[in-house]
Amino acid sequence: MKTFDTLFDELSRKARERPAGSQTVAELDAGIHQIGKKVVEEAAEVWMACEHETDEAAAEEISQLLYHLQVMMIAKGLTLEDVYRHL
Ligand SMILES: N=c1c2ncn([C@@H]3O[C@H](COP(=O)(O)OP(=O)(O)OP(=O)(O)O)[C@@H](O)[C@H]3O)c2ncn1[C@@H]1O[C@H](COP(=O)(O)O)[C@@H](O)[C@H]1O
Repeated sequence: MKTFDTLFDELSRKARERPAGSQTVAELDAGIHQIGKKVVEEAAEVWMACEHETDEAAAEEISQLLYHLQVMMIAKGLTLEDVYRHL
């Protein structure tokens, strides 16, 4: 099973190697503003799913929010350590 750290490694590799068809590459190319909109959209979907939908739906939306947060970290050049030291 993928973890936060292994997904971050995978996305960092995609950003370096830029394989065709990668959603991550497309989002990075779209830029910080567009990634930010996705983060906000997914955060709202997490809220709605947690309040009104099943646990499974909530978990799926949370995974999408984590994914977009990681794309934002990579777009900004932030590492896991940069974030973890604030936890
Ligand atoms: N974990 C994710 C992941 N989570 C979300 N997303 C993308 O984020 C988008 C979700 O936004 P939307 O809300 O618009 O999508 P939706 O279909 O409407 O879904 P809902 O929110 O309505 O349920 C989808 O289009 C997905 O492409 C993800 N895209 C990729 N990954 C993983 O990232 C890795 C690299 O992916 P690529 O860069 O595409 O190779 C792979 O392991 C993927 O599994």
